[in-house]
Amino acid sequence: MNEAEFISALRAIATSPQARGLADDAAVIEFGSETLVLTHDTMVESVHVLEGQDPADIAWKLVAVNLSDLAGKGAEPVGVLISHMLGSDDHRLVAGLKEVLETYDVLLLGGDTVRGDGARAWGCTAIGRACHSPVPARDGARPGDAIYLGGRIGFAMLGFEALRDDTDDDDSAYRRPVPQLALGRDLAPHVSAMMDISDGLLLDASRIANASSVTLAIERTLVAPLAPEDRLEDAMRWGDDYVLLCTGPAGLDAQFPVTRIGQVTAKGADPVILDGECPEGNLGYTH
Ligand SMILES: Nc1ncnc2c1ncn2[C@@H]1O[C@H](COP(=O)(O)OP(=O)(O)O)[C@@H](O)[C@H]1O
Ligand SMILES: Cc1ncc(C[n+]2csc(CCOP(=O)(O)OP(=O)(O)O)c2C)c(N)n1
Ligand SMILES: [Mg+2]
Repeated sequence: MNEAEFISALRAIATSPQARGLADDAAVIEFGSETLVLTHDTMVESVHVLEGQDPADIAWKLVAVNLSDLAGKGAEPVGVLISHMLGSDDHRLVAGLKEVLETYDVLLLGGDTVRGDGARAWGCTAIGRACHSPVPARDGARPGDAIYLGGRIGFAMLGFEALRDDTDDDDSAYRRPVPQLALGRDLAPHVSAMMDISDGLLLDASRIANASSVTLAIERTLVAPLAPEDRLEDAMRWGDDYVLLCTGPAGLDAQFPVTRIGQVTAKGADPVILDGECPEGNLGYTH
């Protein structure tokens, strides 16, 4: 089974509305007067981070990618639970964790620690509080909506290449992604659909399209200024960007720091079209 097939099989179990059909960034649970937003992501050595990377950067990325899912729902983080496999330089993991939690004012609530053989893996559950109701989902995009991107793409890819090849180029976008928490909270009341991009713009756009039963028509000339020169095609597919992708009324780009990259159209043959055609090759990263 691949990732998509496995998640499909789980859908038969996760039937509560709070699970949002396992087709969203997070679960949403109304609890007393609050709405809780819950998400979990795992990172694996050699899959998500390079072997031998500073554990302080691993801790940062682990928490940041989970906070990015909360950002996609316009939620404010409350706390996290972390799992860790003991290795070398564990004190650096603690230092990185302290840094990211202090930066985003998030509580460490608990977690788990184990020792094991083989590639190491780290898990994080993040708990947030919704700041706007309804909590933006992936299924609200409608024909006529504009498509917006909340930041640049393809720079984690460059950072990965710099770190892997040990060059002097900037690797911070790969090592230390920045969750767009404030932007997500600002956008939440105005968007029809929103998520964060982790697996690549085109693949994650197809997830909004499929959830909403529409097609997302993206234009290269609008995306190009947000991507590294000469790497646009890779930048739209590599992933690890952790910027917000949303749909909504025209003019959001005048109110917020987002860039319009296309238009939602009625559902066509393909979930995503690029300059009017079905994009070639893989749309993004899949396990
Ligand atoms: N092992 C699992 N058990 C339960 N739910 C899962 C599992 N793996 C993925 N999901 C759910 O499937 C959906 C898609 O997951 P994913 O693509 O990882 O989302 P994201 O990119 O926002 O992290 C989410 O609702 C997630 O909670
Ligand atoms: C060493 C290494 N190789 C390749 C990549 C590229 N990569 C691996 S996983 C991934 C996407 C995000 O991971 P996933 O587990 O799908 O996160 P989620 O969508 O659940 O948030 C990307 C871009 C990487 N980050 N690090
Ligand atoms: Mg995930």
